Amino acid sequence: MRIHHDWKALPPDARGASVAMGNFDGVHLGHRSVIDAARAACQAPLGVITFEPHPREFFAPDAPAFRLMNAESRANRLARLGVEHLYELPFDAVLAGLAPEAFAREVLAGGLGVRHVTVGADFCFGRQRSGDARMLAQLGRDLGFEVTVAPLIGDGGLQYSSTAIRQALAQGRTRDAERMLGHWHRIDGAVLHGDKRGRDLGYPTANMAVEGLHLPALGIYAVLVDVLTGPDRGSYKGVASLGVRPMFGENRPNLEVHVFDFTADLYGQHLSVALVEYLRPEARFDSLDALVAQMDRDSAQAREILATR
Ligand SMILES: Cc1cc2nc3c(=O)[nH]c(=O)nc-3n(C[C@H](O)[C@H](O)[C@H](O)COP(=O)(O)O)c2cc1C
Ligand SMILES: Nc1ncnc2c1ncn2[C@@H]1O[C@H](COP(=O)(O)OP(=O)(O)OP(=O)(O)O)[C@@H](O)[C@H]1O
Repeated sequence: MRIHHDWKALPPDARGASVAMGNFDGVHLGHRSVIDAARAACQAPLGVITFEPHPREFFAPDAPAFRLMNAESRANRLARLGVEHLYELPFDAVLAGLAPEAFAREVLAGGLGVRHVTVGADFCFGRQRSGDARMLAQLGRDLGFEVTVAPLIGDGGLQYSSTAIRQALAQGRTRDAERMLGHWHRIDGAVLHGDKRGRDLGYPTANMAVEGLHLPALGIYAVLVDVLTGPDRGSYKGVASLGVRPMFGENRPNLEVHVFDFTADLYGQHLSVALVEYLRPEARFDSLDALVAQMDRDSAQAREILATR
């Protein structure tokens, strides 16, 4: 998959794609159906148009982090779906200020020379979200590209959306999030150095930053861990604490992963951690022994939950 960071001066072979358009945060099942429709629409190379930063980050830079994944994880997931061109359009004041007609003419028809555009039925675009899917279809007829409006999908009355997935995760409903995503919610990143306390407790942990990402319910989770780099590459099971460690003062939230039956060094390696089941909130115990006894129970519970995976 090739990633294009602008819509101007694209090489000729990056033009003329059949594209799906939107933010695609989480790459959930609704997003996948739009991408599948773009793939089926015509013989052209498959593309995705998305925006970076996320438009909400541009308009409200101080609002709490809400993204389910960073741009890199989104790109990796889209590549695995067979997307050939990812157009990560820089979302700035110029792009935000384009009226729907100007966006369609300058970016879609002019810059990208799209052959076909697929969006979901609720898609809005252009200055102040004033353009909708019907307007896009009309603009396509005027400007010479085809438009497919994909029906919104969901299950049991619940429409799949990034917003619904964020809500489920914030309430610890990992399995509901999984049903909408079509995969476990994952936190990806490099292993950083922590306070090295875990080792003394008998629970060494690989620590990962969660800055810039939506925070699922703070607490302890049964997790599946993919080690993506280094000599110990592979899939493992474990238990993780997502939170501020109230036993040890005021801390920024992070993710601390204890991989079962694993003793090697993971510093600097890249992990992808799937939150499978929420076990309990973080707590402050009277002693370290009490914390360790609880960690033993957490591990036993996580092993049982993950036994069939
Ligand atoms: C299974 C598990 C359960 C945990 N539960 C708690 C908890 O309830 N309260 C808390 O303050 N920290 C909890 N922690 C976090 C530990 O305090 C933390 O991993 C330990 O301090 C090591 O930190 P370090 O890697 O920064 O050295 C838990 C960690 C794990 C792996
Ligand atoms: N459940 C769904 N079924 C079909 N298409 C969808 C669904 N959800 C989103 N889409 C479409 O997928 C593309 C990307 O979606 P986008 O990320 O903009 O929306 P979203 O998932 O609804 O996010 P949010 O909840 O933040 O609005 C858009 O074209 C959108 O209309």
